[in-house]
Amino acid sequence: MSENRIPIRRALVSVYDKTGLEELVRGLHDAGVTLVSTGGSAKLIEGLGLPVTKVEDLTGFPECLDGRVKTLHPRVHAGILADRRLDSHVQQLADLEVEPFDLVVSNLYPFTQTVASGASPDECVEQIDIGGPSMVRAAAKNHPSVAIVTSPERYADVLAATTAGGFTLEQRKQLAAEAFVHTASYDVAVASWMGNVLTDSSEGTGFPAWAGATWERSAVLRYGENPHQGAALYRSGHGPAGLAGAEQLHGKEMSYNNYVDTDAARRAAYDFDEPAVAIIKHANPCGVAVGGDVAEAHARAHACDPVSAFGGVIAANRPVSVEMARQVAEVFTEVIVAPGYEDGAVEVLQGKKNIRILVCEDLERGGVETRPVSGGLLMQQRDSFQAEGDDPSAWTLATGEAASPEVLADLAFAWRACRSAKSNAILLAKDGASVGIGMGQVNRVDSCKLAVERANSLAEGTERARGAVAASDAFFPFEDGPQVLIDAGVTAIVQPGGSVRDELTIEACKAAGVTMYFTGTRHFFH
Ligand SMILES: NC(=O)c1ncn([C@@H]2O[C@H](COP(=O)(O)O)[C@@H](O)[C@H]2O)c1NC=O
Repeated sequence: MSENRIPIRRALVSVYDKTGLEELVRGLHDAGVTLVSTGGSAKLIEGLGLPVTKVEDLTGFPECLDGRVKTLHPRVHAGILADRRLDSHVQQLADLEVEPFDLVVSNLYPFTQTVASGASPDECVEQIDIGGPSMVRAAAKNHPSVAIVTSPERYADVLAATTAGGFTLEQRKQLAAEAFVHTASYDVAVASWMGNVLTDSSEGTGFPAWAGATWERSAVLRYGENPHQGAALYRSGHGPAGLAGAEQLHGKEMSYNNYVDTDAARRAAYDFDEPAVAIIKHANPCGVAVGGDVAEAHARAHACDPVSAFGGVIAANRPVSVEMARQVAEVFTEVIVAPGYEDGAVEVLQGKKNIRILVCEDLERGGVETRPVSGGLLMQQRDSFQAEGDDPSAWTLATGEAASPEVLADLAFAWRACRSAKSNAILLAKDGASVGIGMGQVNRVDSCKLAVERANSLAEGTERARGAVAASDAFFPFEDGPQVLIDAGVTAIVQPGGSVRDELTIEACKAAGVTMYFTGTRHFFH
C-alpha cells in the first residue's frame, strides 16, 4: 500500500515560540523548500541570510492592527485548505493563482503564560491568537494534503520527513491530531479565563457555568483497581503538577491503587504544621502521628497499627531523614512520598528493591475538587482544614472540665487526623499519635467499637484506649457511640455537635466525668 507521502516543497512558518527555528529553517532551505513566513518569524529567517517570502508580499495586504491580521487571507487559507485529491480544488488554485502549502509550522501566542504573569485583561485578550489557530485547524483538517507541526519537538521529524519524500498519510494524521489538541487546550484556557476571570459565569456561586479541562496521558498502568481492568494515568494540562507529576526516584512502576493510596496519604500528612507522617492502607490511615521530627512521627504512626502498616503507603510532610528511612526499610512498604529526602535517605530506602520513592511538593489547598458520577461530575470546594471550628480556641466546651493544654493538644491532633479517615470516622489519640482508628462503618457506634478494639488488641494486652482522647468526624446521633468510648476509658471527646439528641451525649459524658468539646464544623470524607 502506498504511504501517500507528500513531498515538502513549500512551507508556511508562523511561530511565536522560536525555539529550534533556526535549525528547522536551515534544514528546510538546504532541502530546497520554499519558505513563506509572518513578520517576526520572517525576520529571523532573513537574519540567517535565507530566502523567505513575507506573508504580506504573498497576500498583497499589509500585516495590520498590531498583528491582529496577518495570515487571515484567502491566498493563505486557500493554499492550506485545498484538497489536492480533488481535481476541482487543484484547478481552482491554478485559476486563482494560489500555490498550495505542503507544510504549516505554527505555534500560538502565549495566552496562559500571560495570564499567569498577572497581566491586565486587555493584555491577556491581546494574547488570544486568532490567525494561528485558524491556520493550525485548517492544516489539520486538510491533513490528506498538508502536514501541520505545532511543537518544536517535532522539528527533527520534519527534517527527516523532508529528505524521505514527505510525511506519510499516517504521520500527517498523527500530526493533525496533535494540532487539534494544541488548539483545543488553548481554547479551554481562553474559555476558562473568560468565564472565571473576565466574567463571573458562576454568578457569585463560585461554580462556573462551564468547566473545561484537558488531560494528557502520561502513563499506561499495568492494570486498574483489579487485574482485569485496564488503566492509565493522565496529567492535567493546567494547574500544579501534583501527584500525577511526582518524580519517582526508585522502585517499580506505580500502580492504580498506589496512586489512590498515595493521594490519601498526602492528604493525611500534609495537613499538619509540625512534622507528620501518615501510613495508608486502602485509602484509609492505619497510623497518623506528629513528632519532633519525621523519624519520631513515623515510629509513632507505625506503632498505631503495625500489623496493618505492612504493605502500606507512607507520606511525610517534611524531607525524609536517614533515621526515618532506616525505620521504613524495616517494613514492607509499597510507596513513600515526601517533599524531599535528606542526604543518604534515598540510598537507605533503595536497599529495598520494590519500594517506590516519590518526591512530591505541592498539595492543592483551597480551590475546588471534582468527582465523577454517572453522566456528570460533582464539584465542591476542597475540605481545607481552615474552617472556623477547626481552631480549638473556637470550640465550645459542651461538658466536663476544660482540658489541660496537653489534652487540648491531643484533641486538636485527633480532630485534624480524623478527617483523613473515611466516614464514619472515630480516631483515638494519645501524645500526638493515633492509637486506634475506626473508619468506613455504616454507623458511628461500630466505628467507636472498631477504634477501641484496634487500640486495645494490637498492642499485646495494653489498653491504649484508656486515657486516650477521641475525635468524631461528625456528630453522634445517639449516646451509644460515646458510651463505648467512655467505657473504654477515653477521657475527652471532640465532635461537631449539632444533633437533636446532643443532650443525651452530653449527659453520658457528664455522668462519666468526660470532657467534651463541640467544634461546630464537620469533616465527612467519603
Ligand atoms: N492575526 C493573524 O493573522 C496571525 N497569523 C499568525 N499569527 C500568529 O503570529 C505568531 C507569529 O508571529 P511572528 O512571526 O510575527 O512572530 C504565531 O504565534 C501565529 O500564531 C497571527 N496572530 C494572531 O492572531
